[in-house]
Amino acid sequence: MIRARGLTKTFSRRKETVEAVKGIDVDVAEGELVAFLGPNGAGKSTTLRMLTSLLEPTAGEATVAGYDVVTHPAQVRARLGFIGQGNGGGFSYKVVDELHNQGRFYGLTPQVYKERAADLMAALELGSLEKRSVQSLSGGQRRRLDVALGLMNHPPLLFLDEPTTGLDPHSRANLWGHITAMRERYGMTVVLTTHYLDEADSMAERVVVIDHGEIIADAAPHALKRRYADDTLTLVVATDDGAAVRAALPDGLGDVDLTAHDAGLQVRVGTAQGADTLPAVIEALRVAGIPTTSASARQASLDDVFLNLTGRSLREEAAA
Ligand SMILES: Nc1ncnc2c1ncn2[C@@H]1O[C@H](COP(=O)(O)OP(=O)(O)OP(=O)(O)O)[C@@H](O)[C@H]1O
Repeated sequence: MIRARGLTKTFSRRKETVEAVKGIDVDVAEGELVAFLGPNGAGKSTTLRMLTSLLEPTAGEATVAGYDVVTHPAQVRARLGFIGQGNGGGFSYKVVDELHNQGRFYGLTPQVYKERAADLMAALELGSLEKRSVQSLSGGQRRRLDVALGLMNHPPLLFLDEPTTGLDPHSRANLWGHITAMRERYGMTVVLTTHYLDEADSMAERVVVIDHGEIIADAAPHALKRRYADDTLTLVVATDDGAAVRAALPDGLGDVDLTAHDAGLQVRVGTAQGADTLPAVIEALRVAGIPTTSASARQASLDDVFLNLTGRSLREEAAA
């Protein structure tokens, strides 16, 4: 559905040059749900704008839905829905008029656009709001309208630029429910950008991590975590004998860090074997005569992945 090679965008403003996207290669197959994850300014929006033919690449090439984005922008645009940051709704228009206008824009007949608008308003829980003006909608309702607008031409490919930014957790979950349902209903390929780690982790089948205009990792969330980050086991054991603890732990468990604790020692292990090895670790210590007084396991997160790849925490950057 998407094939990009060496896609590059350099912005030049006065004497300043910004290499926003530095030659990325990416393929997206039909039906995939892919999230571009990265901090502010990483180049996510610029990539999306090139793939949607809104911005001409400085170098490289991209084919989207079978058409070159530079030589056939109209064909590309006819096959995709794009929901950008902020929203394009005319503020004083009614919800239903916005959708009808969008249908006209795509050259649909009145019968078709009215049917689609009614269908999408029902599916996205906008039916009771159809006569409301866009400016009177809440943030979550407005984003649902944006999704409806993006789907009026029944695109095989939907791009969403930070669809949930600024929404509260309930509205985010609600919007995701709708995006997932729309995807199942229309069998769309979905490409989105986000800087919410938990969202990329739980919703995307594939995460493309982008930093400083380059793709630094590209895989399913669980595969990224397995490859680039360890789960952490933390135990407190009732002994001061660090050598005995190390000897008792299963071979190849991972890096062990011991610190003094009121009750004995605190044992921290970064393990590639997974958080679910904790019971076996406690049992191995028990067999060696070392009682465990407390234990916890923490699964690696996509933030650990980002931290290990870049030395920076995406969570802290997003909060900054
Ligand atoms: N029109 C422009 N002119 C000059 N620089 C630009 C322009 N558009 C983007 N940039 C710069 O390109 C870089 C990448 O920006 P981009 O918007 O693609 O990042 P992003 O990953 O989408 O970030 P965000 O999460 O904040 O939207 C940034 O340094 C940005 O300032």
